[in-house]
Amino acid sequence: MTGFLLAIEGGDGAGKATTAAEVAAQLNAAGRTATVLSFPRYGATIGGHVLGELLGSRLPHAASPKAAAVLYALDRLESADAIRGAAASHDVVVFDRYIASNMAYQAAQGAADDAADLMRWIAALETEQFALPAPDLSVYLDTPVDVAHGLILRKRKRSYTDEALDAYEADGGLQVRVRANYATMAAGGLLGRWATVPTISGGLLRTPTDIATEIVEMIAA
Ligand SMILES: Nc1ncnc2c1ncn2[C@@H]1O[C@H](COP(=O)(O)OP(=O)(O)OP(=O)(O)O)[C@@H](O)[C@H]1O
Ligand SMILES: Cc1cn([C@H]2C[C@H](O)[C@@H](COP(=O)(O)O)O2)c(=O)[nH]c1=O
Repeated sequence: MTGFLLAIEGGDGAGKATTAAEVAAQLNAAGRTATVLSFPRYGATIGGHVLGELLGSRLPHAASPKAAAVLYALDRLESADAIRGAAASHDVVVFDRYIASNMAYQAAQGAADDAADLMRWIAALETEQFALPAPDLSVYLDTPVDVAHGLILRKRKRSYTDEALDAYEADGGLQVRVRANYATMAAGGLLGRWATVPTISGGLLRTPTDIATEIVEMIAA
């Protein structure tokens, strides 16, 4: 496995899919091969299918944050060949969400005092027990919750729900706790190297091109 593993992270509607696609496009245009893998892989794995049913509220809430974390990790375990294959055949693999999403979201579901332990438990589950590769760089897209909410409403219909907001997106308190967990991970270097990229400048949303250019510059040549 040789490719650089770049994870684009952030709350719901932060602009991750848009940024991941633009980063890959800029890298490809510059002559470096890049591909995007998005998690959850709703249509590709058993874990992804079950997660779509949960987020679409067609199944009851997962029994506990650890139970939900195992499902998200299972989606990646089932994707291990796809991850390794992409890394073997590209210079850069851009993840639209990766292991840190599990840490940020599931640690935001339980008691605040348990968050740090739960984040470490999930990192160990995915990188040690499931032997998934850690990212070389995780980029936290820092988009305020109110801006992100507006961007979610602009999204096209999703494969797993007919609702404008899925179960996690509809929970404003969860989104605030998720932001705090990302800030903790980025400050503490949990899971490896982090960079925080603000998506707002001078009160306005930066263009996807501008955001992606900043990220591409962080990847060593
Ligand atoms: N920098 C930007 N400027 C203008 N529009 C943007 C920008 N980033 C994202 N958008 C738009 O906002 C919407 C949500 O963006 P996107 O799907 O990339 O977010 P996301 O973080 O991947 O969302 P989710 O967490 O729900 O999967 C899309 O309609 C997209 O076109
Ligand atoms: C990969 C992953 C995702 N989540 C959460 C974050 C989102 O609210 C939903 C679905 O993601 P999408 O980008 O809106 O499709 O799932 C998580 O808790 N753990 C993960 O590993």
